[in-house]
Formats: sequence, C-alpha cells, structure tokens
Amino acid sequence: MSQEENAQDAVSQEELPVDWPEDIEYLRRPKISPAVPAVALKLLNTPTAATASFTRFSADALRFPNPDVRIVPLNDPQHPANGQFGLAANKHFYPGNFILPYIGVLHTNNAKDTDPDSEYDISVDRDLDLAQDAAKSGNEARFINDYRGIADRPNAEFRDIWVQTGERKWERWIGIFVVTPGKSAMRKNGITPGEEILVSYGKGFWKGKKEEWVPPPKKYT
Ligand SMILES: C[S@@+](CC[C@H](N)C(=O)[O-])C[C@H]1O[C@@H](n2cnc3c(N)ncnc32)[C@H](O)[C@@H]1O
Repeated sequence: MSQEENAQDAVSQEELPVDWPEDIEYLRRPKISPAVPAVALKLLNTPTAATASFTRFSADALRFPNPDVRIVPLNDPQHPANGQFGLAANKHFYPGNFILPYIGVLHTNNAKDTDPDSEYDISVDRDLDLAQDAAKSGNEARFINDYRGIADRPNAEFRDIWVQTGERKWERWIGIFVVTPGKSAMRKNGITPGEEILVSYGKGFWKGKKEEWVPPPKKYT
C-alpha cells in the first residue's frame, strides 16, 4: 500500500475482536510511516530471487477480526505475563498452517521514526532498515507472547509472506505460522483449540530484561 492509502477503512466498534483494548487502533493492513522512502517501499514490495518463494495470500482471504484466534486476558499468577493478554487458538492448527498476519506500522529504524520503548516492534527487512511496530495499532497478532516461562518451546513462528492487494499489486508482510515438526517430531500436534499461541522473540529481546525480573505492566484491569 502507499502512504496515501494509510486512510484506513474505519473499523466500527462491533467489528473489533472481543477484548480489544480501546486505546489501540485496530488495523486490517499495515500502516506506512511517512518517513518510509518511496524507493524502500518499492524495493520491499518487489519480489526478488531471494523472496519470490515466500508463501502468497490474497488480501481478500485474510479475515479481520480473525475467528480462528481469541485474545485472552491472563489471570493466572503462574503465567509470567499475568495481568496482560495473550492470544489463543480457537481451532486446531496443524504443523505448517498459516495462522494470521502480524500487522502494525511499517517504519524506518531512524531514531525519529522509532519508538525505543516499544515491545511490539519486529524487523521486516534488515537491508532496507524497515521494521513493523504494533505498539499503538495492529491486529490480534500483537498479543502473541514469547514461550519462555510458559512452554518448553514455541508452537508458532514468524515468516515473510506476500499478500496480493490488487490485480498486479503484491505487498511483503509478516505472517505467523505453526512450527513444523523438528527431527524429534516433538511439534507434531500443532496447536490445539484453547492453547496459547507462542513464538520466540529471540534472545535479543530479553537481553538485560531478565537480570532483575519485574512483573510485566498490567494491560487490563
Ligand atoms: C508483543 S507484547 C505481547 C502481548 C502482551 N502480553 C500484551 O498484553 O499486550 C510483548 C510483551 O508481553 C510480555 N510478555 C510476552 N511474553 C512474555 C513472557 N514469556 N514472559 C513475561 N512477559 C512476557 C512482556 O511484557 C513483553 O514486553
């Protein structure tokens, strides 16, 4: 999408997912920061030999809100993100299944275009220096927690995807997929209904955070 298309198709209150926080804007497609150079956006959205094989989806096939997942207020003192939200499966997802896209604001990594306190920011393309932040606007994927302290291993992972948004228009987004079974076949069950969807944020995310553990800030009351 272009910067001009940022004018979102407004989402009415009835269309919001259950438990969606009122101070967060719900997005159906990434918003583009005005600081993203048009040339970087064009390069991002042009398939290359390295990126052409990413799984492709039609934007029309993506559902907002997504009925296959639900936002869960966490109120188990044993859960490390107790007092916050998580995201759970509403159906059985099998290994390799696509779950939903991760949607936020596509931005540059320039200091003025980046929120240093965001805990919802993920890299989109290191060479183009672009990332996507869902701190203030996004979709259900922003509620996916890291597996550490909750499960032995992640049951889902981030993967690049192509989304067709026009007859000849493709955009590079990020998707969340169920992990595929490893050599030990430990992940063969996929994600069962009611199970929390958990990814790995990577060790870098937690570096420095766990030295002095403090409970995560409450996101709901
Ligand atoms: C992308 S958000 C995940 C959604 C968040 N729980 C919410 O309610 O908005 C990342 C934040 O969730 C919390 N979190 C995620 N995974 C966690 C974990 N395994 N242990 C403790 N806190 C976690 C941390 O506060 C982290 O900064």
